[in-house]
Amino acid sequence: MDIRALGYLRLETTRLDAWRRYTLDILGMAEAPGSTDTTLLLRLDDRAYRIAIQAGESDRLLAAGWELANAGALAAATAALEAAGVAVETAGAAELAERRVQGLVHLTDPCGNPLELYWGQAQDHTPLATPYGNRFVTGDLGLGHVVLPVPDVEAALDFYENLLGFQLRDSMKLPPQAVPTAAERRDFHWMHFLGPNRRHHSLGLYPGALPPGIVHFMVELETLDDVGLGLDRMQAAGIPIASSLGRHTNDRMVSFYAQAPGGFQVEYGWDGLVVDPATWVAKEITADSVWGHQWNG
Ligand SMILES: Cc1ccc(O)c(O)c1CC[C@@H]1C(=O)CC[C@]2(C)C(=O)CC[C@@H]12
Ligand SMILES: [Fe+2]
Repeated sequence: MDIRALGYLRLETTRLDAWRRYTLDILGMAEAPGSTDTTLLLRLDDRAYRIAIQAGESDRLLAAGWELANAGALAAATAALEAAGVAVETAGAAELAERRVQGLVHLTDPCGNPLELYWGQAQDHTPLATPYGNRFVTGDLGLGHVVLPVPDVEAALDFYENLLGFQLRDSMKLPPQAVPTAAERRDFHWMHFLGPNRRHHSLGLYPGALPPGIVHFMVELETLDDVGLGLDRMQAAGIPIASSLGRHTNDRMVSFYAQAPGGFQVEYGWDGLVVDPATWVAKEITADSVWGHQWNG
């Protein structure tokens, strides 16, 4: 299946005002045309939007949107999903217009996580005015990465590797205390990192349950100062820092994690590894970070 990138995220929130301040004033994203009082659209680059946050009854992931190259690629993906017995729902004209894409199907992964496969997202050709002059690293690498809760991690890994065609980049053993919601007690639980493109990982699979349906999403900044200035803004706003600044072992990213409105986290990073999928070899990492990343709580 020819998935190219993590294209967008859709979230539901009970606190849209908090998300508005968080994304615009702290993360340094730009409000996109079409944004309303009930759905906040955020621009990070030349796409019409990369994150859509809609007011609702709960705080949860509504969809991780994965981008394909064109209509033929989406048709082939849909056929492969149906052949594998995955229920696929094709979007109608109203939904395509709302998403600003030319083709889209809905599905869920084996753990019930909501996914959308799409092609042909609208671009915004007006200059991007981020509030602090910060720039996000996107392009072929996509929006960033998302970590999804997958209580049945073996089924999820099989689905993303063998059906969606993501490449396994590496895996890490988590101790039981790091996975209090695991489906069964084990000596350790594998966490996996995968990607459909040269970004080290666009997807993390966390082997437990989490009510919002998302563990964290990561956006990558062009400079270390962008990240440091973002950390200063978090602290000035009194946002709890979930993990201090550190550098990951696998994608070498320097990042911190902050609590987001709604029970999950945002990772704000710089200097992520770009890999060559043709020569990549899957590995086990035995530490999450080279330095830093002190988790609070
Ligand atoms: C280990 C790691 C490598 C690259 C990343 O982008 C990344 O987010 C992580 C950390 C993953 C992970 C998490 O998401 C939730 C809390 C976890 C399970 C821990 O307790 C250690 C690693 C953490
Ligand atoms: Fe991450």
